[in-house]
Amino acid sequence: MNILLDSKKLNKHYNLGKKNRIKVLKDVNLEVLRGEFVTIMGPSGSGKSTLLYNLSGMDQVSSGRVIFNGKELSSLSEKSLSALRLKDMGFIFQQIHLLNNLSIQDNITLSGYLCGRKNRKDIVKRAQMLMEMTGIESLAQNDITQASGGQLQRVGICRALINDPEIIFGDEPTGALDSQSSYEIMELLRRINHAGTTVFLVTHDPKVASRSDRVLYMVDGQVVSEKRICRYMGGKKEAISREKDLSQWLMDTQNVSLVMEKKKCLKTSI
Ligand SMILES: Nc1ncnc2c1ncn2[C@@H]1O[C@H](COP(=O)(O)OP(=O)(O)OP(=O)(O)O)[C@@H](O)[C@H]1O
Repeated sequence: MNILLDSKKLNKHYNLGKKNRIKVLKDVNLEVLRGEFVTIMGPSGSGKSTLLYNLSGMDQVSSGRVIFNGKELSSLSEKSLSALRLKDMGFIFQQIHLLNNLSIQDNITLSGYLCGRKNRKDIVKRAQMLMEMTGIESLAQNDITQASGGQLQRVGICRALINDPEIIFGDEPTGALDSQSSYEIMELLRRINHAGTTVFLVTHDPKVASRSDRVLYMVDGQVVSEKRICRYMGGKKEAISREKDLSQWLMDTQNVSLVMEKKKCLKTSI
């Protein structure tokens, strides 16, 4: 399996006034393989969403490189970057941001029309296939106000997949769902991943992370640890950790990060 996405010495800072610069990402190096399912965890404010925005070209890096499918994102014009995001990347968020005045089907097909890769008939056909796969085909002509949170998240997944992207980025896609809906959405994402789409998710939920191939843990703008759950054997994924191992690793990693935080607080208060 080859590398689909990688970052080299990725830094991101925000200037909050003349002498107030906050460093959110610090020299992040990571590689995501084609077909991999990666989740990223860490305390609130550690930089997970910022990392996702910078890896997907939704935000601009302050320094360092992000290479997607052999292209360095910062070398692309705004137009080429938008086209790449539309065609090769899909996005799902906790807040789904659907258009109120369009039906569920039209919300899904809209990005297909904007992309222009397929004709109208094929886009509708693909939307119908995706709605069937996600179990919302009976809602196609409904208004989005007539769907539950879990159903709307499925609409979001169909919309993200309409242009058959290389990768799906998700920022807490199950964050607002009950545990049953969250489980179903993860099952769906796993099926999509098994069919070949790479998935990169931010999550706070260890259950969600336990269903990925590899979990990264961020503290204070850096990836400090990672846990591999599956490995590749003869072109197939094989589980090498159990949920119990992941819980233990998470506890250890959280303890280490708490010690790091305490040391930092001590340093700044001296
Ligand atoms: N546009 C911005 N301007 C200034 N600071 C920002 C901006 N976006 C994020 N930050 C800061 O960057 C830090 C990391 O934010 P980020 O949202 O990436 O964290 P996170 O790990 O995803 O947190 P959470 O789990 O709570 O969503 C925070 O301190 C946040 O306040």
